[in-house]
Amino acid sequence: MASSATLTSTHLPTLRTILEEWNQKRPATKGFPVPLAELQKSPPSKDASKDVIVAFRTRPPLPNEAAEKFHADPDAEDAVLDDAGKLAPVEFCAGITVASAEPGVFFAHVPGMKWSGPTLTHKPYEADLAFGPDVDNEEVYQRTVVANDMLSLALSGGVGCILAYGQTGSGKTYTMESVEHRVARDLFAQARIVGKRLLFAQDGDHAIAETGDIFEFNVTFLELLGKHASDLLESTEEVDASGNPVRTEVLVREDKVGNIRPNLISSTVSSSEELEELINKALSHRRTSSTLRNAASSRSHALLTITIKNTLLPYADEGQLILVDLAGSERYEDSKDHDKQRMEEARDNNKGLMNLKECVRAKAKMATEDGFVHIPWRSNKLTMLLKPIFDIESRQPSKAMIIAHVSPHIQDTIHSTNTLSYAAPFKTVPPKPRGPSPYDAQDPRTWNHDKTVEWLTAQFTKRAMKSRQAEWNVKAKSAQLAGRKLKPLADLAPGQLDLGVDISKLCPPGLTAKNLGMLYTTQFVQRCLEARTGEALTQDEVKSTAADVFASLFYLILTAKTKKRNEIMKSRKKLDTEGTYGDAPRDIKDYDEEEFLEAQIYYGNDWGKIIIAAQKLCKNEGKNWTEVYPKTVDDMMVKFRAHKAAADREAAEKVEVEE
Ligand SMILES: Nc1ncnc2c1ncn2[C@@H]1O[C@H](COP(=O)(O)OP(=O)(O)OP(=O)(O)O)[C@@H](O)[C@H]1O
Repeated sequence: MASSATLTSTHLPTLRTILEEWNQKRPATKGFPVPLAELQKSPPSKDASKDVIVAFRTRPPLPNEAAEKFHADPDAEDAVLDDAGKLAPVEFCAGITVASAEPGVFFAHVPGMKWSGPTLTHKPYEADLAFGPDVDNEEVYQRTVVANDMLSLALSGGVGCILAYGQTGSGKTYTMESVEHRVARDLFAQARIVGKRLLFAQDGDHAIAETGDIFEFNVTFLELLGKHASDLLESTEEVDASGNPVRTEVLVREDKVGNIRPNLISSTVSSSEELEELINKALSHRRTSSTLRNAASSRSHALLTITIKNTLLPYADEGQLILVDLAGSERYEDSKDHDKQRMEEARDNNKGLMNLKECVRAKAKMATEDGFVHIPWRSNKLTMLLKPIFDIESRQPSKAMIIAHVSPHIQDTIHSTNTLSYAAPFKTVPPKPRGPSPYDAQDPRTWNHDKTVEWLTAQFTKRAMKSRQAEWNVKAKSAQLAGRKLKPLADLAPGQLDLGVDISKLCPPGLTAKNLGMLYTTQFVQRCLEARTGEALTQDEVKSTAADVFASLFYLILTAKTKKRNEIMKSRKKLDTEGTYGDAPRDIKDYDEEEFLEAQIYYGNDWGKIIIAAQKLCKNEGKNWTEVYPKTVDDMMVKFRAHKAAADREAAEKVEVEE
């Protein structure tokens, strides 16, 4: 498995000639069907309803990049010498060609070797959009975020997520920072348009209607380096012995109601300038860490989350925009010379990226087929943080966009094919429309306001009756001790019993059980205290009754969730994920997950190819796949272990020589 870097440094002139010949014969690149100016007049695009959108992007080569990054082989037969007879510096040679912008098609030029000499294979990869080196950041933003209506989605209570994926140095940060700044530029203007529309529809307060300021925006910025999460908005002067800034470790875990809310600094912003300032602050912290920690930014995931609350509909789901600059994807080959800590980070990052791949692919499949796929978002911190787009029980509309970045150089083609084949399978057709969940008396998440009020009233009535009875019992007992007899408790007409809590205040119009279920117990108790009526219940009694009622609601929601999940699992066919390479053989027990992942990274594209080839052979020869599959994996693992052992030996010898 010769690397493309070795092949290209040895045979670059020959490869360049082959590429030029191919270029002359290929059809002209197809541009975007709708020019940018027209698109800006009439967004969103026809595919705005897709759940997962894939875009490819490649950047221009940077000045002197090829000469500085790659080195020619002086012993190669076709090595180029300059006039002075010295080895000429390496010049740029394209590894990627854009065949079509929309639908997107990239050709990756993969160098190979035959007995007759070097070869180039031109592999096509498809996406929804493909951006070549001449497309600038504004156009990328317009054709991705704007054309797919991501801002409106978040402003209407949905979740929009944009992920930048790719090899280190391929341009992820360049794209994501530009998206972040443009979101800051446009979000508030867009919010005002939506706000004014809503206010006029509701005939609301005129003063606010003038400005349309009905949204509250909160911003968090998290960095995930290996397994460690920290807050990029936390300013710190403190540095450790190695000069690394010391930041508080942030816990990423699911709380009892199933939310993932890391304890981050959450800043409220109300203008483009304020959001821009926060973004700049977080990015400067990330850059400082990067300088101090040897390019830590390329090894860490950065997640900017903007949470949007509609103050006109305080109980509606909060919208979210999640912008993710993912860590650079590394192949095993590239990370094997790192120290232990870097190796671990690379392994954790790759695990996160692999898991992200499984989740996005499962989401794309769920959106287009009538089936059920388990989305393993709980398996990793990165995907846990992206729960809002992966939780199948959430009724919030969500959309994920992945922008896969590749280097323009032919020497990086092997990385590029890994990136493109990672992202290309996410491309989907538009999903079927989803309606609201049908009413289910046992599932509070489906109750409307009236049903919620009815249930709350019944709950508080039950408890008020009990407490009235208990009070009477005490009085009756003391009366009995005094030799008297107490009058039996009189029946009360409906509405006569003081529940201790004003239900219409606890649950004002618009609020449903689903909204209440999203509160923490303390928040629910607080609401009940605020809705307390007279002296029927003491403060402590309200507190304990409220906690009791909330526990009942929570229990009902949990039971309904479990039931629903089981129903989905039973009623829908399990979608066939065979043939999609890289799935961990959960039935193969001998390999631990880490080693297995390392092997997949080492094989890259070939992993999938070998499995698919074995599948075909198995079908043709009528063999049993459950036997052939483990054998195929075993063979690959044997080769991988041999390769690793040789690499370790080589590394040990190197250390000995250096010593
Ligand atoms: N489309 C582009 N046009 C011009 N320059 C670009 C483009 N994309 C990236 N660059 C430049 O390429 C270099 C590498 O880009 P960038 O830092 O964004 O890569 P990255 O994938 O985020 O790397 P890392 O994973 O190491 O953080 C930067 O100097 C950046 O300015």
